[in-house]
Amino acid sequence: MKAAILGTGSWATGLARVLNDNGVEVLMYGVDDREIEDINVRHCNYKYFKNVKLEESIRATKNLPEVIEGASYIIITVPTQFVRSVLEEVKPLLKQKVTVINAAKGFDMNTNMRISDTIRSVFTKDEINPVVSLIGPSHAEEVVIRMLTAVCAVSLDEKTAQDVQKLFSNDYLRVYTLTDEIGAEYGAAYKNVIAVASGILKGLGYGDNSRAALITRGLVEMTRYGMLKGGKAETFFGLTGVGDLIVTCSSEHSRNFQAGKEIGLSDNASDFMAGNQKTVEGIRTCKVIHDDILKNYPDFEAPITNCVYDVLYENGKPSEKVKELMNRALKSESIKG
Ligand SMILES: NC(=O)C1=CN([C@@H]2O[C@H](COP(=O)(O)OP(=O)(O)OC[C@H]3O[C@@H](n4cnc5c(N)ncnc54)[C@H](OP(=O)(O)O)[C@@H]3O)[C@@H](O)[C@H]2O)C=CC1
Ligand SMILES: O=C(CO)COP(=O)(O)O
Repeated sequence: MKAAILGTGSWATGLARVLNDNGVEVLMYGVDDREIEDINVRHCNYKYFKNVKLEESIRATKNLPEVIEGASYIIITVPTQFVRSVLEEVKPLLKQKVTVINAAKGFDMNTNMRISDTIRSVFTKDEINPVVSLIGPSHAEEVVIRMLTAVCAVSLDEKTAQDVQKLFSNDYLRVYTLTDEIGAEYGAAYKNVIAVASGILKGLGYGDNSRAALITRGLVEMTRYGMLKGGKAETFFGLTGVGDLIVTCSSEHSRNFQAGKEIGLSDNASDFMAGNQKTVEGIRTCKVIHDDILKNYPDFEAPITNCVYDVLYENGKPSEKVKELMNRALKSESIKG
């Protein structure tokens, strides 16, 4: 059985190793010569993992037709801004029905769709099986060294979710199934915005109490928003919701957290925004959610997202925004707001 992995970055490499460990033939598709050469010749991916030796059977190439040829599964591990364009390149290459598995977290660059919707908009029902998202608290840095991790295979179709659950599960990766695609995908996207806020608090010098408050109130905010979009409340209390929120808000591995920390340290986002080269999905996700609320749900309160937006896009000073958040009108903790 063969899996095509789109991307040669950190999550692509983490999932390639999982599948390789599970006896699946993996071939990665990349655009970066250095990453491809590292994987094929030096059997590492030095840019992302300084001390991880990969198996020789994990291979990468720039040749997309070779990657897609004979693959039963196509795994999306490129940042969300590139998902649609890569899938459009894949489409004419398909010779057999495949299962497309999304592992990216955020929204389509041009349409702001959830990524499962993007996949369904690119392919016909005859070309692909029901879409699956593989999401949950899973830093690639830990998965690639086989640290115990649990995620969800999310699909509107339970059977396909179970198939993907079996494909990825092993003694260090435990996969649960879930059918609430909307709740899972909004949770996985929203948590990146809260993770930027968590990094900002860290950069400003705040501690554990502040982070616990942020995670808790961030969970309320993302649950209320996700339910507005059609997600189920219980999903936000699972791996794709609070699970991913905790890991991303608390870990130095998180690029969203790291971005926020840098912004908090300088009490300003402009230098970071001008120079950032890393994959920080929370930056665009924040704008998508902020603009959606402004346009479609003007009475909806999203104080954390609004503050992160002001810092990233309106030159707001993080230290001032924190004061603003703390000095809002006092209220009940109720999730209903
Ligand atoms: N890293 C993690 O722990 C996890 C990440 N995710 C999600 O996975 C997605 C990918 O993130 P991540 O792996 O971290 O990102 P990285 O920045 O580590 O890697 C992205 C990779 O995609 C490559 N790429 C960019 N454009 C294209 C293209 N058009 N075709 C093929 N490859 C391309 C990049 O190449 P180049 O180097 O040349 O830019 C790079 O190799 C994100 O949505 C993220 O939220 C989800 C769970 C865990
Ligand atoms: O989604 C992730 C872990 O679950 C990775 O988070 P970052 O993109 O912030 O590194």
